[in-house]
Amino acid sequence: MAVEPKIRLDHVSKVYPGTDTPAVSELTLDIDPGEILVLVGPSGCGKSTTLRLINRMIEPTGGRIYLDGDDVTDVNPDQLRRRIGYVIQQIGLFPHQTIAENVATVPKMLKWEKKKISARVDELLDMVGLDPRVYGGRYPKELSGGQAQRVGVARALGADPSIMLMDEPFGAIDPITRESLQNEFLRLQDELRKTIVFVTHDIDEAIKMGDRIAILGKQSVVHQADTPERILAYPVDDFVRSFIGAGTAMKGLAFERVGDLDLAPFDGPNGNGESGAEPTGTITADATLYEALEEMLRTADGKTIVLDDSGEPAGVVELSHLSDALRTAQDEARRHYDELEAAS
Ligand SMILES: Nc1ncnc2c1ncn2[C@@H]1O[C@H](COP(=O)(O)OP(=O)(O)OP(=O)(O)O)[C@@H](O)[C@H]1O
Repeated sequence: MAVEPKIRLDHVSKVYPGTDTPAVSELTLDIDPGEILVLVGPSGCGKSTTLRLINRMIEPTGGRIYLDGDDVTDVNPDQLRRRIGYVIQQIGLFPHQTIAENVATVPKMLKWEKKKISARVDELLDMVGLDPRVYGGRYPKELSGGQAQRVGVARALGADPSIMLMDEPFGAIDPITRESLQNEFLRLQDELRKTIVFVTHDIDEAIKMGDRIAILGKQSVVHQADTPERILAYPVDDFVRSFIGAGTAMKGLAFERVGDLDLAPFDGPNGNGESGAEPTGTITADATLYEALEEMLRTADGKTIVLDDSGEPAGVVELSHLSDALRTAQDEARRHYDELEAAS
């Protein structure tokens, strides 16, 4: 039996006052419990508007919004927002409040006891990797961009909402800090299993963060909503193809691990008795096929040795493994879309 979606957008539209063209037009999308659904699309396609419609910072001009099966389109927005955490790019921390006070915002609104609030603030700061004794008493201007962004995440998690809306949360951060924030957030999500709608215009971030990605065109028209693997293997139209850009096949290799392949045998350092017949590069079995390709290119070999846990050669991965894996992914995706079409 299919799970009930956590969030259901049913033909949701938004026409801003004083404009003729809808910012979002008849958007229909289901978001499952515990998944990260990434909205990705060109600037101005209505991603932020869609997030703000979900927590009713703005009112839809058409359609219905359901949470856990309940129509919340007309529910009091204040009540709704307690169930929903919201993180934005420019964090919006209150400058004259300490970090602890900032993180306490929602629990205070909910009139929790002081002791409970203070314990929760410590727990949240710990959760996002900031020592509450060091950072709790600081003010926002005394933090780096990456630290401030972590505080933004901690604040949004304040009352343990089951839904998080994240609008380019790591957008204004340098690439290295950004990558570590993404990794930390994915680790946190492994424990918390929130339902997350995550906006970005960066397809690589979408591929990394998304359980599913919805690729939106103008007015939030959904061109394709699916797993990153399927979107990379089988873009459904030219818009998606051009949006995901160059290197699609290579990106698809990041989803499979070398250890899952049926490896070619390793014949010894100089297989067939000829010097240099065996590859020189090595990778471990938990490496992705993307990393295997990288190693083949680095060593200018068409294959590379796979080492087991004790560092001994377990076999050899060859270029043909990579093309086979891509073909299998494409075949699976094509079959999936054929079945969907046949069912419709
Ligand atoms: N308050 C507003 N009043 C009128 N039009 C608005 C308002 N907010 C957004 N828009 C318009 O709605 C459309 C969608 O904007 P939105 O910010 O949702 O897009 P986006 O996909 O998030 O863009 P970006 O990636 O650039 O942040 C744009 O054409 C924008 O100009």
